[in-house]
Amino acid sequence: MTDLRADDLRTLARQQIPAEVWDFIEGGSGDELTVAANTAAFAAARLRPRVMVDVSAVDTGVTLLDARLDTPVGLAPTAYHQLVHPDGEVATAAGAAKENALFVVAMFASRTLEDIAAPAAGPLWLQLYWLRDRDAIARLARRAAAAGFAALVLAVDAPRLGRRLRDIRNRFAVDGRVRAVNLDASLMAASHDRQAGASALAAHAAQTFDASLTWADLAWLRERSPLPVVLKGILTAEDAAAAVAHGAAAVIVSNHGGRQLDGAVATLDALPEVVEAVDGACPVLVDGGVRSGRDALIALALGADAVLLGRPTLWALATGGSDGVADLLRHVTDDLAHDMALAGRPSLRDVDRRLIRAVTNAR
Ligand SMILES: Cc1cc2nc3c(=O)[nH]c(=O)nc-3n(C[C@H](O)[C@H](O)[C@H](O)COP(=O)(O)O)c2cc1C
Ligand SMILES: CC(C)CC(=O)C(=O)O
Repeated sequence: MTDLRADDLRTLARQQIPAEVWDFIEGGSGDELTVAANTAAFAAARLRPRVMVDVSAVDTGVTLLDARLDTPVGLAPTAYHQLVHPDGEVATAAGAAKENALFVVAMFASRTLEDIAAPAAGPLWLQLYWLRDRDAIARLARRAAAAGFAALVLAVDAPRLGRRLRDIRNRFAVDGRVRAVNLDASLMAASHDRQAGASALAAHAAQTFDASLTWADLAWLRERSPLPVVLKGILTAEDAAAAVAHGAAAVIVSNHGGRQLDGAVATLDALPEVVEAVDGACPVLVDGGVRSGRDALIALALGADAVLLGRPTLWALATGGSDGVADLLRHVTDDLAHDMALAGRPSLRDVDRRLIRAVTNAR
């Protein structure tokens, strides 16, 4: 299992995941232009390796919001892990803990926050959507702190759900045996109701997501939890500067894996302007199309402090449970360390923009 690349996991996972669940995971919005752009941006970057540097020891360790991690590669929030493995997020958390890696748990996790936190040695962050039911958010924010989560991650790119044509064509609804157990069943009912709309997920989001979220609302969340608030879904310098001004503890450069605004900029292309605007005021993470240690190295060179894996997490969980998740993280981290050595960069401090030849913005 250890030698499997993310693409191999994808092939294996596809063979065992039911077709409509596969489409839910794999799909993006609209023409899936942004899904393709995310991976194309990594493939287009070229590296400037240095030689005659002592790389006999390579260190991938990083500190993020006061937590020491063995790897800058973590797991992005993805909903409903029990769709692909009976143990769901408990297995994912165990896999991440084995590698001392960050796991961002989704608001729509299919296991309780308390069960997920139990085996985890690595830091957990909890992702939230801005729901009209503000009490539900406040309750989760409190529970997350009590369960030992280290940060809240507000997804700010989802005033409504992107138009995911695969889910619409499949009339996709989440299997009733898999539930977002951290929220009241009544709040989540539409997600399971094939009559709710062509995509039950879109119908559910239309009912429950609050599209009125603005910067002014962040204070409300920060007052309700002692945990730092991270913003996920930042793609421009303007929003990065606003995030810092409104006290974001970190930002995640993300286009939601190409599942929200189709045609949105590839995350790797957005990263430099966000890093420049943040100017060291808080950590910058990035997700979208990261599939290898080389991809991680490129993002880190362009100023990211860490990268997150979305779809590969689900491929690994589906095919190998907690060991599969640990193997994925170890493989990508080993791959990163290997490329750091060959690039003459023994620690993440040495990984900077000079490592990248040129990144074109027009693609
Ligand atoms: C199946 C699936 C479910 C997702 N669920 C959530 C979610 O509940 N909350 C969220 O903020 N992002 C969600 N995302 C987006 C991921 O956090 C992440 O931004 C994206 O998957 C990264 O791109 P990648 O899949 O190319 O690695 C989801 C993505 C996928 C593929
Ligand atoms: C259940 C969904 C709203 C989660 C998801 O598919 C996403 O955020 O992309």
